Amino acid sequence: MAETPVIEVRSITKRFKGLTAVKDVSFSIKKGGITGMIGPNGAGKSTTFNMICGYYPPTEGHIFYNGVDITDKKAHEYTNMKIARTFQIMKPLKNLSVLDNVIASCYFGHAGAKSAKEARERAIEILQFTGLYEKRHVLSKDMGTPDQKRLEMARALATKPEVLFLDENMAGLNPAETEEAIKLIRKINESGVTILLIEHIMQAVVSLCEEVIVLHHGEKIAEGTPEEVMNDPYVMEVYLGIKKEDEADA
Ligand SMILES: Nc1ncnc2c1ncn2[C@@H]1O[C@H](COP(=O)(O)OP(=O)(O)OP(=O)(O)O)[C@@H](O)[C@H]1O
Repeated sequence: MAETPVIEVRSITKRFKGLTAVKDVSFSIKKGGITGMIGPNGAGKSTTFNMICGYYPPTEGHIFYNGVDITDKKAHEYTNMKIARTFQIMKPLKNLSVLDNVIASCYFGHAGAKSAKEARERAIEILQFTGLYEKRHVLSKDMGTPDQKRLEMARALATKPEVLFLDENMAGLNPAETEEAIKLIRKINESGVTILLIEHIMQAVVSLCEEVIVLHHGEKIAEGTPEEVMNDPYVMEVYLGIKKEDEADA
């Protein structure tokens, strides 16, 4: 019998008044893998993500976590369920040091620290893991984008998640910084964390993901390995702007 997926999304739809942002989308996420979600601007990626993360309920449909219906769970209940997320617009505690930011997160979730000593020790471990240890005394507001993105991941990891949702974690990074981010995401996954990421940077999606879901105008138009979806004629047309006949003409 097939293993129960960590996350299963069944026919979710989200309507904002007259606008259908996501329409009848279904997919599942395998335990231990890295799944990517791609699509042009306005395709419905963030809306789908926000529904899976409990930020708003689907208008229709259901979301299951390890086989249990979590459709009605709220975002604040997620860390207790071993699910963490990062935000496209980063949300560090700006006037706190990197270390204190991570210490604060160590108190949340199913494994919330029971003492200041435990929180500090765990935070230091995570800073070493994420490569931020040398910058532990820097105020988070004084760091550049790559380190702020790294801090987002460190804060999420402080809650000891089983599943991590990454929302455009590589936006604004140069190619070298992107490579570093890819390495860190792979390392997090190898430590046993299942990952779902929204990403515009194809290099990252191809390099990291075993499965890719493609959205367009709120609908799922393809899913499969990066190679399969990149070679899907509809994906090439709507997402990459390449038509098969253009290729033939070239
Ligand atoms: N809270 C909201 N109220 C009304 N409309 C919304 C809301 N959130 C998203 N939308 C609309 O839903 C559609 C899908 O938006 P969404 O942000 O999910 O797309 P996206 O694929 O994440 O785009 P991007 O890559 O630009 O972040 C868009 O037309 C957007 O304007």
